[in-house]
Amino acid sequence: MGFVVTRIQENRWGERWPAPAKLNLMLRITGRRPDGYHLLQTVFQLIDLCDWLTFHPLDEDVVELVTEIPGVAAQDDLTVRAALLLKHHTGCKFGVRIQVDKLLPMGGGLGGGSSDAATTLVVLNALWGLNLSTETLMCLGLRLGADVPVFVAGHSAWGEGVGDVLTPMTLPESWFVVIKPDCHVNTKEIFLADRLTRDSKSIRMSDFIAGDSVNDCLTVVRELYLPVANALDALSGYAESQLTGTGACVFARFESRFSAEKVYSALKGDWSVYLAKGVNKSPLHEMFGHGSV
Ligand SMILES: C[C@@](CO)(OP(=O)(O)O)[C@H](O)COP(=O)(O)OP(=O)(O)OC[C@H]1O[C@@H](n2ccc(N)nc2=O)[C@H](O)[C@@H]1O
Ligand SMILES: Nc1ncnc2c1ncn2[C@@H]1O[C@H](COP(=O)(O)OP(=O)(O)O)[C@@H](O)[C@H]1O
Repeated sequence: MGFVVTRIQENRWGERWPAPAKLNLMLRITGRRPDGYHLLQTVFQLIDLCDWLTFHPLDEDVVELVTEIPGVAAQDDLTVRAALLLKHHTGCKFGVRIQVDKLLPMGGGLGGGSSDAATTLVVLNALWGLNLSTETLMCLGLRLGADVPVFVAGHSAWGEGVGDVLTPMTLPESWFVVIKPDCHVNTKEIFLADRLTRDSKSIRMSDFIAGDSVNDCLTVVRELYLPVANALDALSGYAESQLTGTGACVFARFESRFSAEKVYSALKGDWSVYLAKGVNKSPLHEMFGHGSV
C-alpha cells in the first residue's frame, strides 16, 4: 500500500487546516548513527487531537506569524521554518501570514510542532501551486525534525531509520486517554542519557501486533521526570500505561469510547487529561482530494 498524494483543486486560502498529534505505540532504539541520531523502530498512531492552522496570502515576499508561542521566537517556529524552506527550495517569491491555534502541549511527545510544520508544507505546496511530490515534502520535512515525514505522509505508520522510513499501517481505531504531566521533556536530553537502551533487537510488525509495545525511553524518562512517573502510576490504576516518544505525555488504549470516557472522567479532576480517537488517515489529508502514489 502506498501513501496518499494530496492535491487541492480550488483556492482554499483562509480555511482552518488541522495538524494532528501522534502517539508512539511502541518505540525501540536499535542503534546510533555516526552523527549521533538514534535508529528507531516505532509505531506512529495518528489521533484526532489537533492544532489548527490558517494561511492568508501576502503580496510581499515575507513569512509572517501572527500567533507567536511564548518562548519560541517567530523565526524558530516550525511553521515559519517550513514556509521559508519551501520558498528557498523552489525560489518562489510568494508571501504568507500564518496563524496557529495551538491546542497540543509543547514538548509533550505528541509531535505538535512537527505536525504544524507538516501541515504548513502540505498546504502551502498546494496553495502556492508548487506541485512538489509527497516524497519531496517528506525529505524537506526531515530537515526540520525526525517526526515531520509521518505527518506529511498522513497515515498511521510503522517507522524505521530515524522515524522517516515509513510503512503505512491500518491500526484498530481505538480510543486513548492521554495525560499531560506538568513538565516538558527535552528530547535531546533523553537521547544523550548514558543509561538509555540503544541496542534493542529489531522486531517485526507481527511482533508488535502480538503485543510487543516496549518504549526504550521509559526508564530514563521515569528517573529524570517525577511528574511523568506519577502520571504513569495514576493511569496504570485503570489500564496499561505507556509513554509516547520521549514524553512527557503518557497514555492508555481502550477499545471503546465508553471505557475510555470512564477513565477520562475519573482522572480529569486531578490531571490535565485528553480523550482522543486513533485515526489511520490524517484529518489533514481527509480535507484533500486524493489518489494513490
Ligand atoms: C522520539 C520521537 C519519536 O516519535 O518523538 P518525540 O518524543 O520527540 O515527539 C522522535 O523521533 C523525535 O523527533 P523530533 O521531536 O522531531 O526530534 P528532532 O527535533 O529531530 O531531534 C531532537 C534531538 O533529539 C535527538 N534525536 C532525535 C531523534 C532521533 N531518532 N535520534 C536522536 O538522537 C537529536 O539529538 C536531536 O537533536
Ligand atoms: N509551532 C510549534 N509548535 C510547538 N513547538 C514548536 C513550534 N515551533 C517550534 N517549536 C519547538 O519544538 C519543540 C518540540 O515541540 P513538539 O513537537 O510540540 O514536542 P515533541 O517533539 O515532544 O512532540 C518545542 O519545545 C518548541 O521549542
